[in-house]
Amino acid sequence: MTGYLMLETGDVFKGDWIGADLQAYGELVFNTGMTGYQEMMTDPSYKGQILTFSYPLIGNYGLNQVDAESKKVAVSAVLLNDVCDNPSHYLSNWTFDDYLKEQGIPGLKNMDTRKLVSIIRKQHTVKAVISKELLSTFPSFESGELVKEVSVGKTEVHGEGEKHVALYDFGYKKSILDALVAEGCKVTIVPYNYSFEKLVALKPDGVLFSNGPGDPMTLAPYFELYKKITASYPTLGICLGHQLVALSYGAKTEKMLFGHRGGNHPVKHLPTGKVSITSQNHGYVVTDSTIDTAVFDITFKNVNDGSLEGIKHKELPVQSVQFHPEAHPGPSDTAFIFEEFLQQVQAGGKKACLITQ
Ligand SMILES: NC(=O)CC[C@H](N)C(=O)O
Repeated sequence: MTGYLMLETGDVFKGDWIGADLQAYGELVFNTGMTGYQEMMTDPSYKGQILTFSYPLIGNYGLNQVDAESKKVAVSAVLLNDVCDNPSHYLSNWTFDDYLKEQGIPGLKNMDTRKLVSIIRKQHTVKAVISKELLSTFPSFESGELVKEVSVGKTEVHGEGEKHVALYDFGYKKSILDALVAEGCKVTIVPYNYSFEKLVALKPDGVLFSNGPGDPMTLAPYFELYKKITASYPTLGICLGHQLVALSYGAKTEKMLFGHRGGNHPVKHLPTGKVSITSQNHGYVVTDSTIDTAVFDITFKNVNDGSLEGIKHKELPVQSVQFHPEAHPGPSDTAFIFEEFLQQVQAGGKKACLITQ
């Protein structure tokens, strides 16, 4: 059955309907990965977005019980060129269409995704709606409180290791939790607004600020809390978590033209000149000229566009990165970021904590 993608720019695209039978809205974004479609769709950072797959064939290895990055699909809808209906993989449980139906997510296939990507690359943010009928006017919609929607309501404990990490959940990917547990950590997942007093009572050795959806400035009421946490515990920030570390210390973020979403983004580690290929998914970036270089060293930059990719506090054990060291999807070349964090947790956790108590 035919369906329509309508953009706020007035462009209308026709495609063939797949997945759930409902209208969906969102900010239009694209990911360039050739594989990893299940991880992308279930990454909570995509909440409120319609995801275009720029790779032309999606679904050929099916969807399974192990690759989801969260319990539910996060994207509002998907746009694809060709969808494979006969997947082949020993772990596969669903075809792409069946998975979308089960998760209540609509999509359009046989789309001109090259054209779509070229539109997204020229616009700052394109809002879009997919519908089975052509709508006479573009509907107005707000994105809502995205982090609140995806963060845990109460704490959860995973793993049994000696080192105890509190994971602030802004919409964490399961692979971040898995990476910490694999390194021998006990992890307590806490809501995004978990108070300092409650955190101290948990007696963690370190804190990780996770990835998450939307504009980091929506969390401005909590910047003071996040700064206090970084001053008290070894801290690692990933993606949204990185933006929050920078913002808490007075830096600014800006909306990128079309963001970085894919599995092949090269970043350069400035102290060594070494380049790593990273997994990325972000539409905002920290403006590098706003970093207080008396307090932070700039550690990583994107090789393609020179944008800021990482900072490290000069004195405190605090580091944050815009890319995804946990990979999934994409390469795990920067897994060393977790090792560095856990060395700091082991070496200085209790000591750093005592400084401020
Ligand atoms: N993956 C993330 O954490 C994304 C961070 C933020 N929502 C952005 O788009 O920039």
